[in-house]
Amino acid sequence: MNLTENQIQDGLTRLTDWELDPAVPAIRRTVRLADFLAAVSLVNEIAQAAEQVDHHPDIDIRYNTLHLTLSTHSEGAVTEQDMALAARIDELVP
Ligand SMILES: C[C@H](O)[C@H](O)[C@H]1CNC2=NC(N)=NC(=O)C2=N1
Repeated sequence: MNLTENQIQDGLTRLTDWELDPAVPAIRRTVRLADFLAAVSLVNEIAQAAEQVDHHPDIDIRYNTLHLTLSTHSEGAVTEQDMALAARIDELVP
């Protein structure tokens, strides 16, 4: 289900460090790890979680920093699937 901006903002209060980019729309979080290998390791864990639910974040790796963006591409919207995967990613961040 496509979420309204109010529904997204409400959901963000239950997540860690995610913010809404209303222009896309998408939610995004930046995660800094110890080094590049730690960043890649987290990407691998996120990839496993994404495959389990067949829903996939956009991931940008810059040395030890991940920029994670979640939207439902088929809808051009933020959905419950994005909020659920964000919550799962929050559990994986060390
Ligand atoms: C066929 C498959 O279910 C779709 O292509 C899925 C895969 N993962 C996806 N991930 C995201 N973020 N948005 C999608 O629309 C999407 N579609």
